[in-house]
This record gives sequence, C-alpha cells and structure tokens, in this order.
Amino acid sequence: MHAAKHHRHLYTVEQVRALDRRAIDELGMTGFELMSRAAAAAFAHLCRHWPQARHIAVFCGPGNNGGDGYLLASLAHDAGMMVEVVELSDEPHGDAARARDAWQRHGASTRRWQPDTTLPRADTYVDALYGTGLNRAPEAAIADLIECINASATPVLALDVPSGLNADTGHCPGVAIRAALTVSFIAAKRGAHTGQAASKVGVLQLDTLGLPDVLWQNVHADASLLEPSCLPPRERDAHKGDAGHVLAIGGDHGTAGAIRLCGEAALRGGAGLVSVATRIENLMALNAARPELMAHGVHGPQELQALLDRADVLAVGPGLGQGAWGHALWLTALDSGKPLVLDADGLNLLAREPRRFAAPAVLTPHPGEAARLLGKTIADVQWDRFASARALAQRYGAVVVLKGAGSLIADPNGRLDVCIWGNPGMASGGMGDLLTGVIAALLAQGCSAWDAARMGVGLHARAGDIAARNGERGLLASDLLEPLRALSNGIERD
Ligand SMILES: NC(=O)C1=CN([C@@H]2O[C@H](COP(=O)(O)OP(=O)(O)OC[C@H]3O[C@@H](n4cnc5c(N)ncnc54)[C@H](O)[C@@H]3O)[C@@H](O)[C@H]2O)[C@@H](O)CC1
Ligand SMILES: [K+]
Repeated sequence: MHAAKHHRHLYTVEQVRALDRRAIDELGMTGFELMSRAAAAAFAHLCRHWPQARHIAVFCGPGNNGGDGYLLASLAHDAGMMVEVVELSDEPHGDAARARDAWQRHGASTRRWQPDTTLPRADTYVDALYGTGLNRAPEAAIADLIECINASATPVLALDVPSGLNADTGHCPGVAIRAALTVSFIAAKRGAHTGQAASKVGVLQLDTLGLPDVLWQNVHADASLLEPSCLPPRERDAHKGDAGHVLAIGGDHGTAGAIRLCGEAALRGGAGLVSVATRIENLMALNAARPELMAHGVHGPQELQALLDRADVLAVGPGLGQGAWGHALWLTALDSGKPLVLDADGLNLLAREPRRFAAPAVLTPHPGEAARLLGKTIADVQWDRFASARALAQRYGAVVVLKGAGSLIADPNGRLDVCIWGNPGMASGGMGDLLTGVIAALLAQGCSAWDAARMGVGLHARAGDIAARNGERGLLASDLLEPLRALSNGIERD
C-alpha cells in the first residue's frame, strides 16, 4: 500500500527507527506485528513482480531484517511455493528468533551458509541478510555469499535495503547485493537514493505497511525527493530584458567547447540574453556555431568589467583554466558581487582561495571538486554525500549541487533535495557545462538560488533521460539541448 504524500520524504535510519518506535508506542503495534506486515507486503510485491515464481530461496541474517525473511519464507511455503532458507551462523535474537521458530515449525529446508557450497536453484532470491542495522562491511564469509548471489542469474528481491548498502548514506563499506527490486518498509531511507545505491536497489518500492497517516505527522524528514518543475509560461507581453542577462566566463585555450555549451544551455534554459567572455581566439568559432551568443574576447579584468556591469547573473568556470588569465577573470567576477553559478575551474580556484558568498550563489561540484573544496579525499566525500553537501553549503554560504548518481542539492540551512533522474550516459564531457548554464538562466529569470539549483538539476537530469532513449553510450551533452528546451516549457514528448 502506498501513501503518496510520504513518498517525497526521505529519512535517516535514526528517524526511521523513531517512526518504528512510534508505531509501537503510539499505535499499540508490536514489533512482531510490524515484521509480519513487512513480510506480507514484500511477499505481495514478489508475487506481483515475478508471477511465475514457484521456487524461492531466502537468505536470512541475524537481525530483524532476517526476521522479515523467515516470515516471508513461511508465507511463501503456506502459498505452496518451494522455499529454501539459507541462514548465517549468527543466532537470531528477539523478534527475529520468534520469526525463525515460526519458520522452523514448517519443517522445510533450512541450511547454514558455508563458503564453497553452491547456492540453491530458485526462480527468485530474497535478500534478508541485513537491513538498516548494517554497521560495518560484511565480513569475508558473508561477502563471499553476497558475491555468489550477485554472480548468479537469479533475480533478487531485497527486503528494506540491499544488504551491504548503508541505508543512511548510500555508501557501501564492502560488497553489497545488487537487487532487481527493493521493497522498503514504512519510510523511504535517504541512502537508497544516492551514490552507490544507484547500482544496488534496482526498482525501488516503498510500502507503508498500511499504517495510518498520523504516524508521519510532526516527524521531521531529513531530505526530500526532487519533483519535476519548470517556470510558468512567459507573459504575452514579455521582452528580452525580463528574462535576464547571463554572462558566461571561461573557455581558455583549447576549451572553447565548454563555454559554448554553457552559453547554449543558458539560452535553452530561457535567459533573455547570453554573453560570453572568453579568449579572443574562440570568437570566430563561437559566432559561427551559435550566433545568438554575444561572444566577447577579453584579455583581462578591464574588458571583463564592462561586461559584468551589463550582466544580471554570472556563470563562471567552464573551461576557465587555473592560469593567470582564468584567475584574474575569476577574481573580478567574484568581486562584482553578482549572483552566480560556479563550476569546474571556478570551483578549483575557490578551493585555493576560499570565500563565503553574500549574493545568491550556486556551486556545482562533482565529488572530486567537492573533495578539494572540503580539503578531503573523494572517498571521504562519498562516504556520506549528505554530510558533504551540507558541509560545503555551510562553509561557502552557497547552495551546493553535489553531482554524481543521485545528485544532492543542499543549502546553508540544511535543506536538502535528492534528484533520482539522470543516467550513466551523462557521465561524459560537457554535461556539467550545460547544468551551469541552465541554473544561471533560471537565476536570471528570477529564481532564488535554491529554486534555480533544484529546478536546473531536475531539468538537466530529465533531459538526459529523454536524450538517452536512443542509448546511454555515446550520449552527447548537446543532445540534451532540445529536450531541455521542451522541459523548460513544461512539454514532455514521448
Ligand atoms: N524495528 C521495526 O520495527 C521493524 C524492522 N524491520 C526490519 O528490521 C530491519 C532492521 O533490523 P535490525 O535493527 O535488527 O538490523 P538488521 O537486521 O539490519 O541487522 C542487525 C544485525 O546484523 C548484525 N550486523 C550488522 N552489520 C553486520 C555486518 N556487516 N556483518 C555481520 N553482522 C552485521 C548486527 O550486529 C545485528 O545483529 C529493517 O531493515 C527491517 O527490515 C521490519 O521488520 C519492520 C519493522
Ligand atoms: K536486505
């Protein structure tokens, strides 16, 4: 059963535990009853997703996630399926022990996992090894089991969260189950939506176990899922001045393409005017490729100043370089105090010379840039993307888009949205330049930094998904420009 209004809310593991406790303390449920509902919900999803399944194997861990598994095995057995349970050597306790007793009364096949044994044959595997209680990397014997499950051709239903994935952060401390379907119970865990989760969860379903709406009332959620949005239609009497003037700054020797893509994306994102400040050598190519861009060759700060005075919003960084030319333009641009979007070398320069932003600012780092901005390693950043995005927003006084699968948008007050659109085809050159341009265009059209970042990330990712319908491999950044325009106008073509 779905309660749509809770679907947008994402919770930390601690918040999910508080919800579980609330169901027990305030709704008078028992933990075992919740476990029974979780098992029944997951079994229903299994039957819906794999209607042909007659033979299942359930892998049960020692905690309540394993308890869900034993009860699901019992239900499947009662329904006439062939069921095998594979359990770990750790003894279950509490409700999980009771669930195991219930399963054992069925007298059906149960065996302990031993390395070097073969996995049971089945139509579907059920992963009930670890859920929200995962507190370290699975040790060798269990890692071996997880790898065998992943290597088999049998599709996996993960209960609550794929085992090995940290439901809080989206990070896998070791190996993790690659599920075809994950049925998450009671509340959406934030870690299932970003980072390594993207390759683990498969189809993600939330089941609220038939609990009443009061359960979620006044319970704070940590983050939200991004919803599709675009600006309202233009006024009929609009003129180009109403839609703002973006100045894109970058394109050092050999990187003219980056600033061109950024400028084009600003045009497609609806900016009224887009100027480009770049190396003189890029002018001919830019004018020929996209005459709507007003390209200016600049040697240094003086020429840039005149352009800055006319601009409403700056997009600083695509192809900027970190040499003397790029640094001088960067400094002049930031000192202008104009609202801006900072990307690529704009961010690398910021890591060298940190400052906080007073005017609306959006930073769009990928994990490598984020690591430099935080003075950490990429692994540190990815260990907890939520904490990293929030730390960046606070440190720099800006809205931050932490890119990568499940992009996060964070503001200095701790607000955080997660984007679940986008695809691996977008891991290619020029995609970031487009995002910078779109966000700048939205700022220029009057959005706050928070709204421009959220809307821009959503439009960009959804445009990527539309463009990838012809295949992810070989997707070009410029393929996104046409769908970007459609989506910016609220049009989605199938
Ligand atoms: N508490 C509740 O009210 C409900 C809980 N439910 C289920 O319970 C799960 C949470 O249960 P638990 O908190 O018992 O936690 P888990 O079942 O996720 O795992 C906890 C157990 O695994 C061990 N463990 C964790 N990581 C390990 C590792 N890497 N290697 C070896 N052992 C490891 C822990 O020491 C502990 O014994 C949820 O994900 C959900 O599936 C559901 O039944 C619905 C209701
Ligand atoms: K699991």
